Amino acid sequence: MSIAIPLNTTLQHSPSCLFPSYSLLYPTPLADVSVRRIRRRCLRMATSSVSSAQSSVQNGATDAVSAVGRNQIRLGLPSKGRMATDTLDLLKDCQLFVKQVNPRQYVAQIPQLPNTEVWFQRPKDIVRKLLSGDLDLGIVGLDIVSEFGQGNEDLIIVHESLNFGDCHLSLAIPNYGIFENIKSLKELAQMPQWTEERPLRVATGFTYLGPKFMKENGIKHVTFSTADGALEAAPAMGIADAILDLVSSGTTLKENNLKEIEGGVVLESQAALVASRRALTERKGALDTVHEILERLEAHLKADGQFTVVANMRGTDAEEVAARVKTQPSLSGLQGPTISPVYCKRDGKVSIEFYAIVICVPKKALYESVQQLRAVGGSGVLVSPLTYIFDEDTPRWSQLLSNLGL
Ligand SMILES: Nc1ncnc2c1ncn2[C@@H]1O[C@H](COP(=O)(O)OP(=O)(O)OP(=O)(O)O)[C@@H](O)[C@H]1O
Ligand SMILES: O=P(O)(O)OC[C@H]1O[C@H](OP(=O)(O)OP(=O)(O)O)[C@H](O)[C@@H]1O
Ligand SMILES: [Mg+2]
Repeated sequence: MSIAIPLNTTLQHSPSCLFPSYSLLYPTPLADVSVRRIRRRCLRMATSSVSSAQSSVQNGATDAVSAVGRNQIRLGLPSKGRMATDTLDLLKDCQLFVKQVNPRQYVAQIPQLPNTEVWFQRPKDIVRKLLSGDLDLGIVGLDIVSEFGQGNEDLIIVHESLNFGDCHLSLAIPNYGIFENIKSLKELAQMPQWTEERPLRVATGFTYLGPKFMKENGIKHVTFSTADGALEAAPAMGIADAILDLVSSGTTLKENNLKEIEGGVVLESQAALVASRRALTERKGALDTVHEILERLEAHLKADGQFTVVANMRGTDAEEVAARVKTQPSLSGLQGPTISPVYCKRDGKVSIEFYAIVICVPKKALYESVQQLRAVGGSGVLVSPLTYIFDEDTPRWSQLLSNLGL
């Protein structure tokens, strides 16, 4: 297997972090001469960054010097792209208001978290800076965490499903020509066309996950090229046979006559809250901050999928009403229904004829729940959105503590 990467693209990435990972994956077969030449250049660059301050190119901090001696906790948020606005909206929904003086200023504050600074960065730089110690927490897509984190144990995924930025990383091939009848990764791998001299050419921006996936799937004759965007054009341009890129609606693939194949999904992705293990264990206040952010996120995200439903029911007492409600599968709520007496005044006398039942219902099951309520005598059904559900504690918090050995 060889990995062909244009020199100019490679040099924009971190030479010191990109190539050692390939050599770890493929200790010997980096046969491609051009790759060896690029590697030598990268090594020279890395060396020159030590010897000459003027020509140094570094991928964030190379040591933890900048991480020492600051008291503020740093949260990295996407500076642009499709995740940027959704991230700010989610934080706003959690009552965390990011105060950015103007859109070109890359530092901001969250008044509700006075010990925390927000730094706006490109998603891949958020991951790099978490690893270098220049950021402590970040919100990015899981695809970027996997690609740029490369399994580094210092990265901890605190919340893996923030409910936006959903997409998957997938291998796609043309739906015409020699690929017309190919439907799976297995069939693609078995095509007689791919040889050592003429490998399957894959265009991807995921130059770590791509080769790793192919190796894990036993695909030997494959070569990779990279580009910064519009990868779907590569097969029609004759540059590649297949692409490995993010897919969400599938429109871009369809519009470029490409198709996904069975077994070709590398990973499912959505936005995640990520932290540096080192920061959580060593930086004062970081753990408290992540606890607060996590609690706010969980409370909001849990409530986001639910409605509060209130209905009146006739009954002799609360227990009898509860028993009737409990016969219906969708009416248990989060912890069983809350039932309270409704005090009515009739002929100058206060009496209880109705009971109010309050339950939380998943949004998807709303209509079904209303029908079940009516079936057991519910009337005057009121439905309102739920804003927060604060549980006693969050399972993710316990997981985090045990992950940190605390
Ligand atoms: N089509 C998509 N639908 C949903 N989420 C996506 C899609 N493409 C990417 N994402 C998610 O959004 C993140 C940011 O993608 P986006 O394309 O906005 O930024 P970028 O790739 O950093 O910028 P650029 O494409 O300009 O290089 C991705 O890492 C991924 O997690
Ligand atoms: O399945 P779809 O909904 O069509 O989305 C998939 C496309 O979205 C992303 O591209 P983006 O819009 O970021 O453009 P880019 O190629 O310039 O990065 C991704 O790289 C795909 O090309
Ligand atoms: Mg993009």
